[in-house]
Amino acid sequence: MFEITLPALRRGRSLVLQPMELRLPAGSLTGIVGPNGAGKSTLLRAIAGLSAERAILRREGRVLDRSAVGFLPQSFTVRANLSVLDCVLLGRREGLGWSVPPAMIAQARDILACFGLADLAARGMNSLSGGQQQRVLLVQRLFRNPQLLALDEPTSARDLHHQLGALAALRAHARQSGTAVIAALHDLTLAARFCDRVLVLGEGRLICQDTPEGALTPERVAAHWRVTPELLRDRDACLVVVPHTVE
Ligand SMILES: Nc1ncnc2c1ncn2[C@@H]1O[C@H](COP(=O)(O)OP(=O)(O)OP(=O)(O)O)[C@@H](O)[C@H]1O
Repeated sequence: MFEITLPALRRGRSLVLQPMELRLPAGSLTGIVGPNGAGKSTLLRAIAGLSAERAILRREGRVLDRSAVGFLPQSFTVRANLSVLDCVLLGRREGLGWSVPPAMIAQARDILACFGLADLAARGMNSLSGGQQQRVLLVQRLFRNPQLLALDEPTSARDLHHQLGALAALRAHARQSGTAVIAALHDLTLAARFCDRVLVLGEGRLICQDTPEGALTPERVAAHWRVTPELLRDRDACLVVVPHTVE
């Protein structure tokens, strides 16, 4: 179990996030959901050690170093025109020397294949679409083998097929590697379907951390997203959140 203790986070004169304690099971996928401005990005950046106020991360009570955490921001710019394979290998740059061990190249190819990117391995990053770049950068972060991985809207640039594929592969990777993955998501149905736990943020407060069914109640969705929700079950009995506009 990972425990994250966050102090109050201020931006300018505003209190953007109240102090909070999060618990993330190892090998699980946790979704952070909340309306625009709720504080999802601020929270993830603090977990990644990118804000002035430091979050304290513990695993089974032992304080973790920042190097244990991976982070994928909401927006990114790809500057160097590396190949996709080289970009993934850079995820383990501390272990790279003048030559790259063949076993490491094989592992990079394997993880690209797991995420449906094997065909792009030789392509230059600058020749890819935004959604393809986002997929490669996620694989690069996973290749680093972080103990905890914070992802800010990792499916925002993807089509429907790749949203489903990414979340299914992320959940499988978390279970197999023991990594605790925490991801900001806007689609409540996707969060309910793929996440083991859901954190609801509202106006800088942690409203709850629970199972998807426990977190995404009609009252809560109505109060924080300001829509009238219809909660259904799909053919796999997963929760589907259909929003109806409030007049
Ligand atoms: N540098 C900053 N200066 C002042 N206010 C900021 C700054 N960064 C964020 N905020 C404010 O903090 C609040 C939380 O922002 P944050 O980006 O964390 O929200 P979010 O939940 O990720 O939103 P979105 O869903 O739109 O990405 C917002 O009200 C935002 O205006």
